[in-house]
Amino acid sequence: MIEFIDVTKRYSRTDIAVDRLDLEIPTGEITVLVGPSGCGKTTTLRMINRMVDATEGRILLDGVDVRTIDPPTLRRGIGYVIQQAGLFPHRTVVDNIATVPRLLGWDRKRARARAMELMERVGLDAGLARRYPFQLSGGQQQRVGVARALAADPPVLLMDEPFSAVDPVVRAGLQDELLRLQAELRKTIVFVTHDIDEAIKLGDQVAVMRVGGRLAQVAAPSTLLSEPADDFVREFLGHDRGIRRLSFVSDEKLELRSDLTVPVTTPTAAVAGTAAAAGAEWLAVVDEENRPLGWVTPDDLPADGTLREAPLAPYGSYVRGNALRTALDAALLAPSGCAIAVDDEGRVVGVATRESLDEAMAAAASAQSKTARVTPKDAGTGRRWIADTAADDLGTGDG
Ligand SMILES: Nc1ncnc2c1ncn2[C@@H]1O[C@H](COP(=O)(O)OP(=O)(O)OP(=O)(O)O)[C@@H](O)[C@H]1O
Repeated sequence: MIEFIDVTKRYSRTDIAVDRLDLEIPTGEITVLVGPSGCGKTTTLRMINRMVDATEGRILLDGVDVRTIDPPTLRRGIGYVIQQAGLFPHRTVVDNIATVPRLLGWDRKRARARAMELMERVGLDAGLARRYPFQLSGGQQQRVGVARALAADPPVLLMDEPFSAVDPVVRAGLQDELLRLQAELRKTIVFVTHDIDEAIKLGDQVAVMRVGGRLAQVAAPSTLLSEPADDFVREFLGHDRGIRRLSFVSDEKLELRSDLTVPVTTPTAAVAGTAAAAGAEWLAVVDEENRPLGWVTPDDLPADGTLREAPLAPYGSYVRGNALRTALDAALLAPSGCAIAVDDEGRVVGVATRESLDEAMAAAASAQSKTARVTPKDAGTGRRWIADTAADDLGTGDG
């Protein structure tokens, strides 16, 4: 565990970067430091590996004051990843990754073998090993940066805005990859970002800092969203707070209807009858294997033929057994406002209507004022936490 005890950093007499910080960073978890520009996130991070020394207070690493450990020894156990990867431009990818093992005295062959193993781990093609950093995409460079930081297998990893220089799609991929890696490696990770969505996605706990280097709140993401400590945190979390919270609410209680699907082999003339029987404006068309194809409404259908020839409207699907948020996102893609629930094989298990989504969201909202307790769930997928509170409220909690 890393522990900040009443830590202050002043760069000058008047310039307080971090102000009396008390923070516990648990072993094997991801702690995210988030906050507006200049609030002291990077300074906090750098005090851990002594790139910056605290002015007052103590930082303990497994109970030992970091100031009693000389920086090179300290940094051997602490990987460091920065924005734009900070790779050595004149070294190949494999040699960049092998840097720390080589410094630790490993022979070239062993260090390179380790580097190749890590390339695979972080999702880099072995064919890139002989390239130079400038011959890689931004996302690939970040992966090299992560691999390099992991090369000596340090128990602690400090990551300073590591994904902020890449586009949102690549960034989401890197975040997923980090969560996948972390499920395997269980490092103690301290991650700095100014992006609240990134913080909520990655953090086991999130520390929100405000300008002046003050800690505003530290909590699990679901607690942060359900119980922001004050107006600053509430504002920082933004207006989408309610929607974000749904990432932590199970879809278990979301009711699905089984009478809103229609096989693609159905004659168009029969669709109006099926829709009327279901009391629905839209029906979800499925193929012979019960996979979704799109939505159809009886209006504007050709009189002859089957649904195979009919124009279908776009649909969104989500995998049953995930967060309510995934169902809501799926519903937003369809003109029907309904989400198609599928199993792991992509086969339709039912349809969540707008009404059932509304009900489930209202139930989640009423759980808002209760104390959120979180338990790990499904560590490998990146959607790891579910609020027991919300589940309790929906009558599905087990505790
Ligand atoms: N070497 C330095 N000398 C003097 N002041 C510094 C130094 N480094 C940082 N500061 C100041 O300390 C405060 C905190 O900076 P820090 O870089 O830790 O913030 P940050 O939250 O990481 O910001 P950003 O998100 O913009 O990177 C800022 O006011 C900054 O100007």
